[in-house]
Amino acid sequence: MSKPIKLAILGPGTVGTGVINLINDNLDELKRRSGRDIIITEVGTRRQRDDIDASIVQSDDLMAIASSDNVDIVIELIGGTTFAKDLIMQAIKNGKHVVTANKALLAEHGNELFALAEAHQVHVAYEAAVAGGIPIIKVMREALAANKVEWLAGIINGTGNFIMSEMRDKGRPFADVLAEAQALGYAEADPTFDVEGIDAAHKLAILASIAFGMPLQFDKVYCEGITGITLQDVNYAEELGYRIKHLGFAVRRDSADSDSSGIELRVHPTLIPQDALLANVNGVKNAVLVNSHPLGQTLYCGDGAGAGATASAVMADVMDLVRILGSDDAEGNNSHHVPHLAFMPEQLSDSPILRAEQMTTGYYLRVHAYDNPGVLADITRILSDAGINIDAILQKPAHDLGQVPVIILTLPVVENQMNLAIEKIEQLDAVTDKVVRIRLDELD
Ligand SMILES: NC(=O)C1=CN([C@@H]2O[C@H](COP(=O)(O)OP(=O)(O)OC[C@H]3O[C@@H](n4cnc5c(N)ncnc54)[C@H](O)[C@@H]3O)[C@@H](O)[C@H]2O)C=CC1
Ligand SMILES: N[C@@H](CC=O)C(=O)O
Ligand code: NA
Repeated sequence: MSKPIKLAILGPGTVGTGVINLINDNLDELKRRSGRDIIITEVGTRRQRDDIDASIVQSDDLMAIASSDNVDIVIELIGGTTFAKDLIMQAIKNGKHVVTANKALLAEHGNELFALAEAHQVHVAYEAAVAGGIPIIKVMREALAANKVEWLAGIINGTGNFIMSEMRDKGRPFADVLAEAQALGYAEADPTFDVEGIDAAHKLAILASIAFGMPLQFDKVYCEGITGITLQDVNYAEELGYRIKHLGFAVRRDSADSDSSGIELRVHPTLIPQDALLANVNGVKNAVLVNSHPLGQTLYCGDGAGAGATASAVMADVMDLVRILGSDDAEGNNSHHVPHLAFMPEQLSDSPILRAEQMTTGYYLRVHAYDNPGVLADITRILSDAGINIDAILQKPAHDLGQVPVIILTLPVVENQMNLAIEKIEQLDAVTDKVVRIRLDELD
């Protein structure tokens, strides 16, 4: 009988406790699937927990656990990008495989950590880092391994989707829903990561790397969050047959014009058609739509945050590693394992990442103007002079001050062109406020 696989859990918080519970609940399933006993030997925690089995060693010396002889796989669940990085490096240098849910750390330091892991013949597994319980890393790296990814679009922050769904469907205030997301264990330790789009940008950087085979480049992701979205825009969008979702996009642009060839990496609120499947993914659910050749569009959906969903992804990685540890290959040799970033490390591409001004999307514009004769004609003339095609216009009745909100939907346009047109619209005497713009995508 093979020896048991010994796990260390660093940080028994929402996800760590979820992992402990999952192992207790599904112990037989894990053993029947892996052929090994899987046991937690050590837990790294700031304070002793009396709800953890007495056979498990609890310690506040997480560095010692990361190199303990009594551990085969280190599961890092403390979060953050400093101490967590030191712990993972310590584990790698001591020949331990690592499982982490830490997208912030991977997005910022993944290139270095994966290189170190390769040098030490161990693996850093990270299914839980993107879209919680959805097995999207496995899908992208393994199931789609024969495809060329053209683009992907995803709802990849559960907290943000939960907030926007509750606000739209129940009219609940932003702050109340965020507090509930925190109580449910969905939000990051610093929830501005969720609502300002940073968490989604971390995840998008990871998804884009494994989609296109390029190093992690979090610093080049264009990032907007959900804090600027008003109920007014949500309602106008619905009137026009669209829904606003916070989405991450990774898009390959191949064009004869080298200035607009490259990869778009962006997260932002987006109008999408109400009948698109992604538009109907609500609450804490995430979904990733991948368009690849020759497969076409495939959609992956499930809970993107929370203890159970995230623990499922953590343990899926553990099960993969258990199989490596049990293979005929030398124990711990990962040379036949799927590459960290899905492509062979020496084959990663240096495709340029496009700057925001070079990116192409449709737009929703809300212009506030005095209802003077000719103002609508002036606005549409500026757009058409800039080569921007209008798809729909909605003019609302004037409110108290005699101003009319004019809503315009455009076909895709390079952002730089749109910036120039908006500048001109804002200079019109009749236009009273800054133009509100939200990107729009038909997802086709
Ligand atoms: N909560 C969720 O739904 C998801 C979380 N994640 C990621 O999983 C990781 C953990 O998240 P949560 O469990 O939600 O966080 P949490 O805040 O509930 O748990 C973190 C645990 O680590 C402990 N900890 C933090 N720093 C420590 C230190 N220096 N020494 C000892 N213990 C320390 C905390 O006391 C706490 O018990 C983060 O990287 C997060 O981004 C990923 C996917 C989903
Ligand atoms: N805070 C994150 C947790 C999962 O990654 C989210 O809400 O999606
Ligand atoms: Na996942």
